Amino acid sequence: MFMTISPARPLTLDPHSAATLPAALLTHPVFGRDLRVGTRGSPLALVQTRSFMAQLGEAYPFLEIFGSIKAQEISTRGDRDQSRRLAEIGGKGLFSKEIHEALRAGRIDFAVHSLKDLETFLPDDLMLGCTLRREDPRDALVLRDRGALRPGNDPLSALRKGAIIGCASIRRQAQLLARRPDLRFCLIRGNVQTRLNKLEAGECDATFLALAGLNRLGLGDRADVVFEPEAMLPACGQGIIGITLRRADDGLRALLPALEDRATRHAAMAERALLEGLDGSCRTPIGGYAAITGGRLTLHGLIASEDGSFVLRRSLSGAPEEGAALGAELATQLRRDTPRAVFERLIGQPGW
Ligand SMILES: NCc1[nH]cc(CCC(=O)O)c1CC(=O)O
Repeated sequence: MFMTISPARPLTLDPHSAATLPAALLTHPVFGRDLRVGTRGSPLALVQTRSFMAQLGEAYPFLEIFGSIKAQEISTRGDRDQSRRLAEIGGKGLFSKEIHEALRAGRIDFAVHSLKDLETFLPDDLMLGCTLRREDPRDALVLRDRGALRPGNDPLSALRKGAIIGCASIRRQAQLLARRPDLRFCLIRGNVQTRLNKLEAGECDATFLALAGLNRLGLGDRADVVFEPEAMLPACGQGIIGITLRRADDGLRALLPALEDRATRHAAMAERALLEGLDGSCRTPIGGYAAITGGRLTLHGLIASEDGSFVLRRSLSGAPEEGAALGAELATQLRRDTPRAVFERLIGQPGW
């Protein structure tokens, strides 16, 4: 099919002399194309995009030798509106709408997303082309006063009574309140560094961040307490980078399987099917996390009320390839086991 050239080989080719190039390369559908990779402009988004570009360039050196791969920053509504919770701004595709418009218009060829920010239903002419290997999916607590850390089994023991948690996620808030109803919350949004700055400035006592984001930014040592999924179920897709592209672009689509991490793909399919099945808006605290151990995929799901007074957890296991079916089934179980009155309040729509 497609040529992958070992790193040493391109050096023996003269890029100006087509005659010395293998025919398979010359007829490759993306030979000589200048590829644009769309991304949000936050430092984390740019690190993620560079990682994708590096993996693409490594798998297909000819792309950079006979063409180019460049990043294209695109600002989204989610980036511009920093004063409200995502749950309040509402709407799907808050971090991807403008990027997907650029993709459809051909201004970019790939788009790089944090999968947890990517809506479950993509426009028909676009698709999720691949998922890169997952970073650590866990949530982490960053404390203003590291001295408050006490050894012990309760990860929340570092938080004094009535501590103020800077947090924009109703999923994290609900799970925390379920265990510590005394905690108070203030809204801090913005990129990871902005949040850390606000913490240092004293706007709150602690903040929750995805460990994946901290690690990718080289800030992993700022994580004071890391929560196992049993203690804090991550968001569906947390820690996963997903690449979208035009469905009709066969040449580019064919490049992506080489970058795909299969275990990550299976987990992503399970978690996204769960989210889709729950049909939650970002106003509903929902968690979902799948992991493969011993050849079996186990999917954990959670639905809660914002104040933590209701938290329901369920898990299912099956073959990794059946992730999507497991996700749909787990969604059905969570729906079924959520009291109707609670559900109508959560989702704001009857018919569950
Ligand atoms: N909603 C913001 C967002 N989207 C992805 C990440 C982190 C990276 C990831 O989960 O892959 C973050 C920041 C955070 O939640 O701390």
